[in-house]
Amino acid sequence: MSARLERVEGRAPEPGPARGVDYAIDVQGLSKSFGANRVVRDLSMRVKRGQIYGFLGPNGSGKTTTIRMLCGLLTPDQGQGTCLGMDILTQGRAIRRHVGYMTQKFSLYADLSVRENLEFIARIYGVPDAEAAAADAIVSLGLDGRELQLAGELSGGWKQRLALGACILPSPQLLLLDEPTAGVDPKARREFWTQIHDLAAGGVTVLVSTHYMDEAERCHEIAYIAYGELLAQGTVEEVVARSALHMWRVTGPDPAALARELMQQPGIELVAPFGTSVHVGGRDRAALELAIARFSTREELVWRPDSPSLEDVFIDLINRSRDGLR
Ligand SMILES: Nc1ncnc2c1ncn2[C@@H]1O[C@H](COP(=O)(O)OP(=O)(O)OP(=O)(O)O)[C@@H](O)[C@H]1O
Repeated sequence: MSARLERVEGRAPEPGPARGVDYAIDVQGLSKSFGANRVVRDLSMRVKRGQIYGFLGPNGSGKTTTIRMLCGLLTPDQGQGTCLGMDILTQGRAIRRHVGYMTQKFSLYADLSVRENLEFIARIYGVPDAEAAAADAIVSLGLDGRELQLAGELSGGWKQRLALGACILPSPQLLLLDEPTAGVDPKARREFWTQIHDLAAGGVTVLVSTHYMDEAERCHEIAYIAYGELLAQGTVEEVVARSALHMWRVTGPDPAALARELMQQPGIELVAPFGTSVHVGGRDRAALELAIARFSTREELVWRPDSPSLEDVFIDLINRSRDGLR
């Protein structure tokens, strides 16, 4: 438990060229500090072309910094690699011509209409026939009926859809989406993700950072970063399977008090109340079952084996990573 997580729990990219696989992103050993603050540590990552790759991690873990290094907006202190086959250290400008980057901040003009914003972006990027391109984007993103509305008056979900429209106007090969659905309601998020899947089906690679577990599950592969270190990557199923977590669900009266009691037990590493039950887990199966056995005389409690969720796995990873840094 106290051992530092010293390796990525996933397929850490192997050095050297990968035969037969076309990677949109292929970087090795990226590190970045701001003053004394080491924000990204020895990060390696490969994203296949046409994939949707989820990038997860707590606030301040280095996701945005990594995204900015991938498109040459920030220079890493160490490491190298390619984005769309171009060198991230020397070809940032060329990379950005083929990348759509959606930042966390809405950066379109609030006092221009949907159509005006899209036509303006199309002209800036030299898209042939800007008016037609904007009209196409309006239809393909389902913005028709709203084209005359001011961008600043759109709801959060529609704003994000417009921002995505602006990103894809120049026909990028890679989309870097930094928490594109933060604060957006579930229906709008679902529609946004349908658009992302449509784009990927058309060959666009998407790297998307998110805090939402349901969105992680919609990605072809995910990576989890904490304290600047990549702790896990692979498909959701692979990441969960590698966690080696054993989980139980216990139902009974006063789950909050029960959760507090469970947290004190040796052998129990994860405790999370969910409605009327509590999710309980640990990596050492025997120690966990011994801890549970101590509750066997409590007839009001019903125990059932359970499977770890992606959230359980991430909480376990960050707990162990934090222990290692202490
Ligand atoms: N230009 C900068 N100068 C100094 N510190 C910075 C700069 N950019 C980021 N940081 C710091 O680097 C750390 C990582 O920030 P980053 O934005 O990469 O994290 P993040 O994982 O994207 O977080 P969030 O999920 O909150 O968006 C934070 O401590 C942040 O304050």
